[in-house]
Amino acid sequence: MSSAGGDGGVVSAVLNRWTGRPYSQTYHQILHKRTTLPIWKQKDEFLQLLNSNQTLILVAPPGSGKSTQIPQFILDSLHHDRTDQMMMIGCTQPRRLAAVAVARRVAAEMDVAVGEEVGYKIRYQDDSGEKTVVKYLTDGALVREAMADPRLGRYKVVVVDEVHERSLGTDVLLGIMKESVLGNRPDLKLVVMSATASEGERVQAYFNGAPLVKVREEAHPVEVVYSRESVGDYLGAVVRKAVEVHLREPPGDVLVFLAGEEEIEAARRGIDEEVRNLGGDRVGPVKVVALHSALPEAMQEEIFDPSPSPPGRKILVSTNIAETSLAIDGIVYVIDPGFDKQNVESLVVSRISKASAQQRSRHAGRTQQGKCFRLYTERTFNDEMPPETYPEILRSNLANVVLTLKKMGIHDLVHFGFMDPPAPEALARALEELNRLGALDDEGSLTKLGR
Ligand SMILES: Nc1ncnc2c1ncn2[C@@H]1O[C@H](COP(=O)(O)OP(=O)(O)OP(=O)(O)O)[C@@H](O)[C@H]1O
Repeated sequence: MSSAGGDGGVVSAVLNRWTGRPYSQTYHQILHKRTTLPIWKQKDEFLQLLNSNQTLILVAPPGSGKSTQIPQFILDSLHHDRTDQMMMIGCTQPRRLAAVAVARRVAAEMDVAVGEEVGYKIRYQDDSGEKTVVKYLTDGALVREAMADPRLGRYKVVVVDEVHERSLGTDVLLGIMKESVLGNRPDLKLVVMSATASEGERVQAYFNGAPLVKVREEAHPVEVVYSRESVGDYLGAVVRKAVEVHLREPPGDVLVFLAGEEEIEAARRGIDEEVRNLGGDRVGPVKVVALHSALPEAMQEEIFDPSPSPPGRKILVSTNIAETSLAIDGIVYVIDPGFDKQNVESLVVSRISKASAQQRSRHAGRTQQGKCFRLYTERTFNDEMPPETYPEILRSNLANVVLTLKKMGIHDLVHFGFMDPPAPEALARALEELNRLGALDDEGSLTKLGR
């Protein structure tokens, strides 16, 4: 790989390399903004290391440009010859919404249509095609592709993004890459990206000391304000705090974290109502924007709309997706009740980890000096919150994982090198269950039904 050519350079060619058409006005505007992202300063370092290593780890804080820029850096460094069999860069995301949102953004950055050179694939939707060279997909979608093609023959580079979330799909994918794909495909490269240094270093150890590039954080100080006593009704507290910030604090947008769709919609209504009761626009117009995976796509785009100018402000009420999967500009205040759902499908709400709380507060300091209001006490933070995110694989039913690995021809599951191996009892339970359902025979091989 060399970093010759490409349309992502600061000096861009007149014609779009992919469409052959002149670049649009928007393209140039976005390009200017892209080149100021922190990750651009380490582009050469990144590409040089990727050139000489099969696996590379990247640690970069949210908003530095990992998800949008890295696949484009790689693309620009490859010599694509249309007469060759085209090979793709695949970039995985734990969340469907993020896969779609990032694909759209990157298509706009490259001035191409979504589904053509830049596509995405999530569980029920495949918007990619023959021309696709950069494909964003959920980690689960790539695992399913690996079942059908264990060599991942369509890919030249696989980028596993948001690894710090330690989703089940990510852990299975990393296991498959390490134990099977990388050995069979010496020409395939793997880039693993994490927002936290601690997970980045764990992945580095897992991949036998692969080189790690750390993008320097350009953050402003964030003042963390704890509640003096613990709050019972955190939804009510969130609404009150959001309105209070709007009335009392200097300009800047607000990011509120809540655990799920219903809470988010309730908070949105609550904030709107309070602001109306206070006289609406007299206290400055407030645009409350919700962000959760059940929203129609058009509404998801609203989160990137410009904020009303001061004294107005935008209040974004989001699930954990805004913690590390989508970086939104202009946030100066963060309101964190300290809870999240255990996983997307789960109804159980539990305390987040300290690492998550720290990630959340960092959003307040991306644009300028900011403030994070934690709606719990400092004691709760110190005594009740676990230090790190607990990998999903250690709390999941493993039946699907077992089926996937068996389908790929991996039979010795007990010795399969997961980053955090699940307990042998959990594997045994999954094997028994699959046997009972008739998906595995008594020897542990896939039956027709299992396949
Ligand atoms: N849909 C969008 N509309 C406008 N700007 C966007 C959009 N998506 C990304 N950006 C801009 O690109 C920047 C980099 O986003 P990117 O997702 O690559 O960051 P990241 O380092 O991967 O963070 P994260 O892990 O949170 O996604 C953002 O800070 C934002 O300025």
